[in-house]
Amino acid sequence: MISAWLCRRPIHTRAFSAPSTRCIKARVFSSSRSRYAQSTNQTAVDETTLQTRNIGVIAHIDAGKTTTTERMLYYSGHTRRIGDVDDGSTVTDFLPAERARGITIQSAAISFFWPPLSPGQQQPTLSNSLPRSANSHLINLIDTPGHADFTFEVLRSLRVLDGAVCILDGVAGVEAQTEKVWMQAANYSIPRIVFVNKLDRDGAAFGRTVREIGTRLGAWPAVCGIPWWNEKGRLAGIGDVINLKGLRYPEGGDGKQITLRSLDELQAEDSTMADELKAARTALVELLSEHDDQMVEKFLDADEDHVAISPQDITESLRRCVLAFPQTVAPVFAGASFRNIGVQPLLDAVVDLLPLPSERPDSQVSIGPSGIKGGLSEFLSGKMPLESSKKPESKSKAISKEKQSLALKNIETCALAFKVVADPKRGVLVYVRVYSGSIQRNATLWNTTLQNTERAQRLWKMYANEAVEIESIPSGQIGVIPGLKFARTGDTLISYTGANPKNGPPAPINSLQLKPIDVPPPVFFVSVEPNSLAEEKHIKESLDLLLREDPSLYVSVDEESGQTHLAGMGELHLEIARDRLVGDLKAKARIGKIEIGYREAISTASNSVTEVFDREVGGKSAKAGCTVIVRPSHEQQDVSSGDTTHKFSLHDNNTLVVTTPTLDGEGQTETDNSPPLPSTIPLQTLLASIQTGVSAALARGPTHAYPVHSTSIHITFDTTIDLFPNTTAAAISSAARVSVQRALKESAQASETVLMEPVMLVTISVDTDSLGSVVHDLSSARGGSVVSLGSQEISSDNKSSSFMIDNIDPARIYAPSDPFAGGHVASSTSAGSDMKQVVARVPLKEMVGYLKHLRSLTGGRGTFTMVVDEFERMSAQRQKIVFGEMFRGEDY
Ligand SMILES: Nc1nc2c(ncn2[C@@H]2O[C@H](COP(=O)(O)OP(=O)(O)OP(=O)(O)O)[C@@H](O)[C@H]2O)c(=O)[nH]1
Repeated sequence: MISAWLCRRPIHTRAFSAPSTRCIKARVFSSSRSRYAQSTNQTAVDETTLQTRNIGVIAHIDAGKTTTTERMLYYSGHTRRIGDVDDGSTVTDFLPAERARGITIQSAAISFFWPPLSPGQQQPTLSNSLPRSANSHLINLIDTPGHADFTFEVLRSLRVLDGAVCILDGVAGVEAQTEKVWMQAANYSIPRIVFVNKLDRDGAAFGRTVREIGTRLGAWPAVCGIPWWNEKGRLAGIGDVINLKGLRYPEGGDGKQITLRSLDELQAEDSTMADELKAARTALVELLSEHDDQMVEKFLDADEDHVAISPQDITESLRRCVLAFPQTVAPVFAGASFRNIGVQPLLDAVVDLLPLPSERPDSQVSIGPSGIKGGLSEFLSGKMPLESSKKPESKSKAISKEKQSLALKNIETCALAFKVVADPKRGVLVYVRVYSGSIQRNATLWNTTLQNTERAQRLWKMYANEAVEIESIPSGQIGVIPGLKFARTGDTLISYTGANPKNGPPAPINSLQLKPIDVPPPVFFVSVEPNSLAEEKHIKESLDLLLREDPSLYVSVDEESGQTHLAGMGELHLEIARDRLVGDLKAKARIGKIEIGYREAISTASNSVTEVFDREVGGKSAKAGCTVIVRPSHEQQDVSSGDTTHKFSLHDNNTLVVTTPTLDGEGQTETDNSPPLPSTIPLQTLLASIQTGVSAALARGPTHAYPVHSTSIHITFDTTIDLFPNTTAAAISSAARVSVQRALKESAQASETVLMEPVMLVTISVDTDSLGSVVHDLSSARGGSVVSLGSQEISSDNKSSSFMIDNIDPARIYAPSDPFAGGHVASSTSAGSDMKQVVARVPLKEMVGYLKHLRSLTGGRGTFTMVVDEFERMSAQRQKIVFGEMFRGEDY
């Protein structure tokens, strides 16, 4: 028996059985790998990024993400004992709510080295003949939540990842949420490695799961690790297909002591396993040859012997395929992290197969009021136009080419705040990913979303919940800025040489934004009421903090009732927010029951409504006016010629059109004799104030007090009649609010508003036996309509199937046979086979508490995910039923 991975070894050489002493010194970033730097899309590649992987762990809930992450931390030497999800001692699930529920809620960003650093030993010289995993790399890992309510957390993490490990439960196979996160990762073109976990459990079916990767995820499984079953059909180790070795893990061990078997040794000990390993190697080489010409050459050089190709050649070819075809080729590894089996080969694969930060496509950015889009590198190199090719917003604003390139040179850093966490001990922590340049300690950062400046007085690297002080966060790295007062999740931060802290960089650079994440509409809400007046301030601050952390939460204050509503994407989402608010942030508030967030839509256009707001604001008189018409969004609207229109898409399918005299960015009139805007209210400020006022008015519908949906608002701001000597931005905002409120009321008086309900697109995975009862329940009891009935019927002999995605023929997928399927030893359970997928549209109201019902219909095996499909107008009959139940307190 040898101690593997305690010390690095090139696994494909004899050195593995006589471990090399060439371990890694504390600092590993001095080596140069110029050939990778050549492919970079960033202006300057820090050496550090060459040995960094920013990866995430994605999966269906309970697949074992946190358990696997804990093993990664243990083997990397970051923890001395293995944390356990079930007794709440994990490093990554560190929020009390996470530990109490045993689930991951907030993505935890952790950094560690793989292979582990061994201080005092010589750093090996990098060589192209050794795998990358022979040298220590910094892994920035983000453990993401699996529950559908936290999809936004997953998206936010995906946004900053360069690669992902997708963990599958080897018993359940590919589950509904796995498909969802897999597709979301595909949308960001993120290369993925699959880890089939829980192979120690009864009913584990590696072969079936591998076939499902092809048929349900639409990727060719490149099987790199296969389970090594013992004579009782239990998982005893792993077959390493790349290195052609058997890895035997002693039962009950911590996974560090592994016995290695060469192919010959394996042949003598377990010929079935040896034959399977050769079959897997053959399949891997064939698959790679289909996508990589260099592999075809290697195959020919090896006299067409699949086994003779070197592990290094296989790894390099696999890497090329994963990077070039992230949607098509998915390396697959096997293990059981709870039993400490198979995690180190997975870590090697992260280093060997997933991309460097600089190997990722250029990050998408937008700039200027018209949102010109392009790549960050393109923008920084001056190749992206800074002004729309259409009519320029302002003739005076055109920047000369020279000025532009000078301005671009002054951009020192561009980073994304991808996560904000209010830590009870350390205060607010802002997690950032740097995309260009580097953030230095004490840097002045301009927030391009909030248009304000903050100083990064300290910088940290987080090792789960331990912080290490650092001097800078270079490009491609993830780090933490503690103590920022304003930055929110999703904000872009830039540092700019010579910028005035108050005004920031010059326009339009001051509006540069890394592509934001679309936030889905909230469908549940709770009321939040302070226990006493004295608590109001603290509650407001706490809600502000929650919103900084999680932009998928919404807070609105009902002006008439004075009640505050907190809205979110799911029941669990709001439960957790409530726990954070009351438990962690100690807000003394009464939180109402969770209710469905219906919407309200007008059915007829209002007349033109003109309001003049004329009141004291903050002790000073302020006056402004505007004219409004509201219409159902499908109705056309005319805009008078000669003026300029500014169009905005608002939440809930609402649109806003603002008509002004033709003004330049500074608020000067260009074409007619209308008075200009005062210098205190440039055009951007005018438009932002109107938008704020309109959004506040739309938060409460005129009849039922639900937010307004599918409505088009047209505001005319005429500087001749709406502007006064004492007009302020706040007065404009108030004028817009009251005029829209009045227009909505007038429309509702003329014709009743309609209630709209969220209708969900539900994807359910069930076994064939339960299919009939699930479909019947959906369509009769829940008023849903079935959109599709997909079959993932895979025969266990791998020969035939009725199902094909993206030209993946299941018969061509290599997958070893599973013990219960007759390959090794029969098992009593065969959970997971013959799963079907039902997609249906169902009103959210009918889906409340569905999981429990589904479990009872399917003997505990059914799973589902849902997303908002759309808000649908309710018939008068349905409206009556819903209100009736609400009145009797039966609504959720
Ligand atoms: N038998 C067995 N159980 C496992 C294995 N891996 C994880 N588990 C168990 O599965 C359950 C879920 O594991 P987690 O690691 O919390 O799963 P997760 O994917 O992080 O879950 P969420 O964070 O809630 O999405 C726990 O009870 C683990 O002990 C495994 O390899 N074998």
